Amino acid sequence: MDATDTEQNLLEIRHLNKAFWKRGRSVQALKNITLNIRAGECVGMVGQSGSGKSTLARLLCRIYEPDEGKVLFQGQDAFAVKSRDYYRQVQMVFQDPLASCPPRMRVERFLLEPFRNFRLLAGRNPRELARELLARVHLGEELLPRYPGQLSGGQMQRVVFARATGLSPRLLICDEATSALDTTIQAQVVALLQELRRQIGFACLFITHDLALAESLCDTIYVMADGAIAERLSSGNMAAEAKAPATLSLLAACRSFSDLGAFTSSRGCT
Ligand SMILES: Nc1ncnc2c1ncn2[C@@H]1O[C@H](COP(=O)(O)OP(=O)(O)OP(=O)(O)O)[C@@H](O)[C@H]1O
Repeated sequence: MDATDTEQNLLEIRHLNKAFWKRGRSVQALKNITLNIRAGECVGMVGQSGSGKSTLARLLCRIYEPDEGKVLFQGQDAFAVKSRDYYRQVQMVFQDPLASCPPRMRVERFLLEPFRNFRLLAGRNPRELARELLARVHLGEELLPRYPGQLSGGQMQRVVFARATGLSPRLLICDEATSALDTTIQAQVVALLQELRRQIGFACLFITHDLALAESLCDTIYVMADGAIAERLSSGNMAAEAKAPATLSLLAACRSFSDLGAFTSSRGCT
């Protein structure tokens, strides 16, 4: 990553709207969402259940198309870029690692699949590459012949991170990627994500309902409420900036005093 990259917007989201039909009526899942993600930046998207976070993630993964608005990736319409080129640079990690991998696919094949799809295995020793990918997420080669169901949730999510970052994407979208893990394992996976970001330099959109987690990880945090951005906060300065009711109610739900330190105590969160 060069210095000019960090100045640029990698992703520009402009006035995105998306509605669904639900039980005979239209639900506006995204309302006029506008934000930027710079190269290498970690942006948090926080909000209560139903606020529209996953709809945004799915839209950025091109699972949905917007009703209105634009997404520019490296200055180009993200929905017009060939999907192959897009997924070479934008990768995703979802909440359930087991859902990411077919149950009868061994870890080795799962890890190497992107390299096969993009024909990047020529002249390489696949076993050696799979070992390297696992080592990057601090797992041993004994997992290579196993099926997903033979790994713990934390191990499997590490494997998913190894695969998603194997081709050095420019943007990683994490939708509640650590939410299904218990607290200790979650902390380890978050530390791993930070390590991978340092090594590879990708930008990250980290979607979570956990404000404390977002603060520990992200440079900038957007709080979503009812499909819209309620406010934008700078990590490290949230105490001074937080005003929106949606942010305050997320704080009220925070797990413990120590999670947000001075911030929570200044807000009287118990
Ligand atoms: N495929 C769909 N069909 C109909 N309605 C949908 C669909 N996907 C999302 N919605 C609705 O859009 C709104 C936003 O949902 P979304 O899943 O994006 O929220 P969220 O913040 O990710 O919630 P959670 O944290 O519970 O996943 C909700 O009212 C939801 O019911």
